[in-house]
Amino acid sequence: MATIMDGKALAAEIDMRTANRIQRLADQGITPGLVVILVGKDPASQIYVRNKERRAKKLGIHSIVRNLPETISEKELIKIIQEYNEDPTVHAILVQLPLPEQINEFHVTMAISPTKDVDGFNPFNLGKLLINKTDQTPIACTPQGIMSFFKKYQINLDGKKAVMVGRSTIVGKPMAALLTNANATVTIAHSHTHHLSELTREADILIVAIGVAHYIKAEDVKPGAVVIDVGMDRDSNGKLVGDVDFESVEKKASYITPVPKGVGPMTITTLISQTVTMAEWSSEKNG
Ligand SMILES: Nc1nc2c(c(=O)[nH]1)N[C@@H](CN(C=O)c1ccc(C(=O)N[C@@H](CCC(=O)O)C(=O)O)cc1)CN2
Repeated sequence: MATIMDGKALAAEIDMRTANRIQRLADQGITPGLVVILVGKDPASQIYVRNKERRAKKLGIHSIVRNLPETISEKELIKIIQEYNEDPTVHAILVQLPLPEQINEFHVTMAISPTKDVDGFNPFNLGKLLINKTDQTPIACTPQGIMSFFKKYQINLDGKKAVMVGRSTIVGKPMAALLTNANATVTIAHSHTHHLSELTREADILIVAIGVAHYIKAEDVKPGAVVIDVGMDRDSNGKLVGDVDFESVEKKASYITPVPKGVGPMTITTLISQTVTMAEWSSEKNG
């Protein structure tokens, strides 16, 4: 049976370290500031934003949630972002995704100052990640949270075959870059990949973010593989499940993340920790 990588426990451990760092900043008169912008009323996004705010406030971060109407124009949204870019009390800005149709996600991520882009989605920060120049570079929170699992469970990536199923900007692409930078041999697979199972069966490290409930079954997994499930799906009973068929795969893998309480909590913990890191960078810069 695989070791279950407990995201809730690891998140609590990291939050404790983050609380100490926040205290050290408070001693210098600095309170990390995070702005989360939510456009519209997508129910899942509302839950994620509420959880982000709760965790930020609990740890002593100055957290602002801006709820904007579904109908807001791209121009108006970008103007609001620019105001926060100029606000010295704000160290980190996040625009919750997905956005309504009239708003171009690329324009929005471009509008967030790279020094406040806590999601690491601005092309400048993504580019730095790609060329492995990550000094003072925010990195996408879900992939960075997954790297924390590897560190905690002492999973060596060097020379390992890693397969990333999914090519989104939020998870797949930055995750593939992080794995490459850690010297893994990385394949990105996606919905157009032929014979996906032939690839996944070769993977020492299998990360799945494809958005289909229980897509990966035991027969798609190499014995002893490390399996990371980024899925957030609903089964036919409306229960929250992942992209991996946990019940069968846990009998074959060496390590596995559950859904819920796996990758999800680590995304929020990484967001909070990265907000603090950005406040630390800003204080170093301002002497
Ligand atoms: N701007 C961003 N938008 C989105 C991101 C992101 O990283 N930046 N990621 C996802 C959603 N997301 C964070 O925003 C997120 C998803 C899930 C969880 C989580 O803790 N899930 C729980 C279960 C929650 C439930 O019961 O529904 C778990 O897995 O235990 C946190 C954050 C898309 N948008």
